[in-house]
Amino acid sequence: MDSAETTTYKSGPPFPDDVPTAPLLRLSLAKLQAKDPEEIKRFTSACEDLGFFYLDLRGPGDKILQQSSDLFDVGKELFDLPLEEKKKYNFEHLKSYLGYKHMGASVADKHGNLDRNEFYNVGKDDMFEIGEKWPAPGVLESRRDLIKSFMASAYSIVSLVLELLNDHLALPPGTLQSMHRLEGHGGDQVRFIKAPPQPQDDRTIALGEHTDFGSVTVLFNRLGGLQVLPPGADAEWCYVKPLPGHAIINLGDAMVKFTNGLLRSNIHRVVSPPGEQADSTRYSLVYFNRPEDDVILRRLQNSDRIPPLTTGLVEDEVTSKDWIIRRALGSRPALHGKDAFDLSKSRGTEAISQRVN
Ligand SMILES: O=C(O)CCC(=O)C(=O)O
Ligand SMILES: [Fe+2]
Repeated sequence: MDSAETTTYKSGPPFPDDVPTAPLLRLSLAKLQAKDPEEIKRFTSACEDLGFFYLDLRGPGDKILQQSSDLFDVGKELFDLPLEEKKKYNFEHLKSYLGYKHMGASVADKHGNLDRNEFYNVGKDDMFEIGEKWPAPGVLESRRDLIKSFMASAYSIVSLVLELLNDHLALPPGTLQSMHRLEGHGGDQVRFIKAPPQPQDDRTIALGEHTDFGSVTVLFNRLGGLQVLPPGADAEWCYVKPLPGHAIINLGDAMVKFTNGLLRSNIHRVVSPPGEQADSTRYSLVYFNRPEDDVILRRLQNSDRIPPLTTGLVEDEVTSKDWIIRRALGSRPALHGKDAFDLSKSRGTEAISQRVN
């Protein structure tokens, strides 16, 4: 068992023990790297059943733990900038989801409520100087090396996940990896998130329910608030308790498309942190890995393990790039007016995720 200090954060209010929590498996990076057969079995069931797991990074992942902690500090400094300054880095009018999104810029639920968090998205291609260089505030410009090395560390976790899934699916060696090259042009990004405490009498959704758009997400949380919806018709939202020394890993839409639903991209959302944590500002840090821009999101050939398509079904020819832009910007009223309130227009694989039929 883990010692007490690894089950809760030392500073700040505790995560309450009387709220429903999600049964995420706790996997070990060291064991997965060593290709421990039992751990790989647990990994594959986590990817097929819940699509979410904890990854214990202590030991081989000490570097990314330190980098993520340094980036939490950068995130605080970044969001402390005046709103007018941050708004200079909103590039949605250029059809880019990179840069700043202010609070309330997207539709969070079917009732038309708006989100309650700020984002700042930093592109991998920008940091690795293989894509457009976007203007950025000094706090980010001066930390490019840190952001880049965090991206490289997160990518190395992603590439282990891709390798293990490639093996599990018995795809020709390197199939998934070749669609997600660090040096390829793609939509991988870091996201800084800030959600301030919500008013006591009006605590609700900060980030609307969604599946992630890409392949593998590496998430660092300190406060509760993230919730997942387990599969099944009667499923109820459960909190994901943040664990020090661990990242939360989840799969996105691309993995569902590639495997015709064998792998699971779980629906999740962020609400006001539970219990005493509700009065604290919630920061989180994410690395999103996505297929390269030109990859078509459809069932992969060359695997006997991937279920066949329903007879007669012809899949759309959507590229990864178009899929992500539609999903990331589709719910922004400033861009799409009343269409942004029709969440079916920005939806991904949510219907499959529920596994109701
Ligand atoms: O802040 C979190 O814990 C989750 C954020 C998230 O789901 C996202 O940005 O896609
Ligand atoms: Fe997400």
